[in-house]
Amino acid sequence: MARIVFDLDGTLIHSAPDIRTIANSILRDEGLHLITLDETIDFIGNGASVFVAKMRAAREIPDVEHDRILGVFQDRYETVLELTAPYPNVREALAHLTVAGHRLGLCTNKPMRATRAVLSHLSLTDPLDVIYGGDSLAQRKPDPAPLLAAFADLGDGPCLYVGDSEVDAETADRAGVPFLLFTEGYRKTPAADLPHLATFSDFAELPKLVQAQLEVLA
Ligand SMILES: O=C(O)COP(=O)(O)O
Ligand SMILES: [Mg+2]
Repeated sequence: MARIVFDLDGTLIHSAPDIRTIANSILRDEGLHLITLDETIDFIGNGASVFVAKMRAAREIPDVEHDRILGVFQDRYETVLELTAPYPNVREALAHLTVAGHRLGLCTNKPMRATRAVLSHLSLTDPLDVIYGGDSLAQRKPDPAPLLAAFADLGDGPCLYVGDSEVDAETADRAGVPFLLFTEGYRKTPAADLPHLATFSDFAELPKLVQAQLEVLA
C-alpha cells in the first residue's frame, strides 16, 4: 500500500473564483481596478503572501501596505468558500484509494486555517490522514520539507505526490518523490517541460493510474 499526498488549489479543488472574489473585495476597498480569473490563476501557487505581493505589483500598491493587505486577505480567506468545488470525480477517487488501503495526505501552500476551512466546508477532511499548509513549517513548497514531513507522518510504503503546478513538480523533484501531474489545474508551463512520472486529466483515471505506477515502481 502506498502513501499518496495531494496538492490542494488547482488539484483537489477549483478555488480560483473565490480567491478572485477576496482579491477583488480588497481592490474595490482600495478604489483600484479588479483582477480577472486568469490574473488570479497566475498569482496562485506560492502561498498567500506571494499572491498578495503579485496582486499589489499588478495594481501598483506600495510595499509598505503588504502586511495590512495580507492581514485582510487572510481574514477573508477562511470565509469566502461559496464558489469553490472539488474537480469532477475527486471524492470518488479519494474514497477508492482509501478503500484500496492507501494512506492519503495533503501538502498545500494555502495557509492552514483557510485549508481547514475549505476542506471542512466541502467535507473533504476525512480521507486525509495528514495535512500540511503553507504556514505549518518554516519552509513551504518548492522547499521539499513539508512534503517530506507529510510522507514521514504517513509511515512506510511507496510515495506518490499528486499536484497541478510548476511548484509541485519542483517540490517532488527536490524531495526525490514520483510526481503525478493533474493537467486541468493552474499550471502555466507545458506539461512536457515539467518533471513528472505521468499525467492525468480526470480523477476518474487516478486509481488505475496509481495502481499501474506502483507496479512500475515496485
Ligand atoms: O495557496 C497557494 O498559492 C497555492 O496552493 P496549492 O499549494 O494548494 O496549489
Ligand atoms: Mg496547486
